[in-house]
Amino acid sequence: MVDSKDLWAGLGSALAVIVGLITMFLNIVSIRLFINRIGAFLNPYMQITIHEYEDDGVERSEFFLAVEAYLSKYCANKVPRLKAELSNDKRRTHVSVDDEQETQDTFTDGVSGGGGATLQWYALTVYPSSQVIISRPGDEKRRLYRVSFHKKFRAAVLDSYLPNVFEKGRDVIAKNRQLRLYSNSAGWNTRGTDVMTCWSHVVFKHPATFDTLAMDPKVKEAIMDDLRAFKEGKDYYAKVGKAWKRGYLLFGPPGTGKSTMIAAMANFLEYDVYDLELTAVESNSVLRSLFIETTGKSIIVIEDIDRSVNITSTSKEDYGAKLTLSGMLNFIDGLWSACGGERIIVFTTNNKDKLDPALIRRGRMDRHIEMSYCRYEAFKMLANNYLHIEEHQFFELFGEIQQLLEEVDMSPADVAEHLLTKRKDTDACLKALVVALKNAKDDKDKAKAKEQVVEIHGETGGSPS
Ligand SMILES: Nc1ncnc2c1ncn2[C@@H]1O[C@H](COP(=O)(O)OP(=O)(O)OP(=O)(O)O)[C@@H](O)[C@H]1O
Ligand SMILES: [Mg+2]
Repeated sequence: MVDSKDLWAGLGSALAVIVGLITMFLNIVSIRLFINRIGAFLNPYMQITIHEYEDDGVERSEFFLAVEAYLSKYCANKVPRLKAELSNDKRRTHVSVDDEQETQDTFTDGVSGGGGATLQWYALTVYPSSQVIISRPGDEKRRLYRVSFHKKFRAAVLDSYLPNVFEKGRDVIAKNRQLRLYSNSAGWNTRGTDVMTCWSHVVFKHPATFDTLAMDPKVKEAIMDDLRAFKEGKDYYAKVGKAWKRGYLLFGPPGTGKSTMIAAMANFLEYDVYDLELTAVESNSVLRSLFIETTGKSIIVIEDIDRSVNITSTSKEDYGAKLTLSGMLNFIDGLWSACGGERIIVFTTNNKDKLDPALIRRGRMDRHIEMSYCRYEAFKMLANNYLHIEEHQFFELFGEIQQLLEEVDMSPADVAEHLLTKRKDTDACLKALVVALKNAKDDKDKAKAKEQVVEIHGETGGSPS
């Protein structure tokens, strides 16, 4: 039997050993910390690491992607090894700085005392230790960027350089990405019930540009200037305290290029398009949710606003219950400020006069653009686009067409149709157009004569057709 004295003595010495080990461990740790501190104190450089994934390990870090884009654009020419990958949609190649590569960058903004600061960027890949269980594809390695710089630039790097890298990187991403066309037509959720509040998207690939848009060149130039000023106007809008948005009302008869103009705007600005189908929006609150889901650098389009929804000032103002004029007006101005900005909203209509003036007053719809019937200037552009011909090559036919276009209202869509029908035979195309214009002119003359007869004989009403 063990003596209780011996037992206590044994326990005591065991405790002493444990305490001794703990003390030794703590000493080692504190020595390490101490050495690290000395090392850090003596090392004039510091590092910042940007990891590929957010803390949740699922979402890729926006900052990482911006750094990647920034380095690819501004520093890739300095590294000997690049990496090429296919984009998510497998349609484009995407080049970035390869793993274990090092590159330099310099900057002057915020650096005191003149001269610039030089920074060293490293692209690294870390592999988890073999004990870690890999549960998700992509977990087997993680990429990171590390930037190293002199400690004296700490404030300038944090306050000026890195925000600038983020901003520029995002611009590069925006430039490289494919434009999207979103629409809110009814979708279905997993329970099979109708979902009206979501956007679905496809790649936006419309060939229209301002070069191919046939309209008065001066008006076109003014619109392009306006869009340019808007895109570059971030500081201006912030300075004057206005939400960074702009409204355009495109009005004109069918086939005059309103939808084509929206596509040209999107391609010009490199903005996504949100095609808002108002007939699928049942209430103000749904409209609000849809709007909040839109992203910056986008054009929100409501086509045929007069026909989409019967919204007039007299609509019942039942907020959230149904779509009302006040809901629409909130949508256009009140909500903008809550959503970050850089959005353009475009309404199109064939009947401007039918719209409630409150909806389209300046400030809401900043610019009213009339898309009109095809006149000579627009025709010359269409002839050049479709047939690659100039005025001097078909002088006589052009002259005849010019005169007829002054007298007859024909939409650019109809003119384009005639230029397309006999594409291989330019002469035949132009002659077919002359015939069509003459027929339209005859019809117009006949209608006018009929009107005069009605006036002279004092008849009222039209035919009962
Ligand atoms: N101004 C134009 N310049 C170049 N092409 C045009 C122009 N207007 C119309 N078109 C041609 O006609 C077709 C129809 O034009 P678009 O759909 O833009 O007309 P719209 O004004 O939107 O008509 P709607 O009022 O019926 O919606 C286009 O595909 C385009 O090829
Ligand atoms: Mg249209």
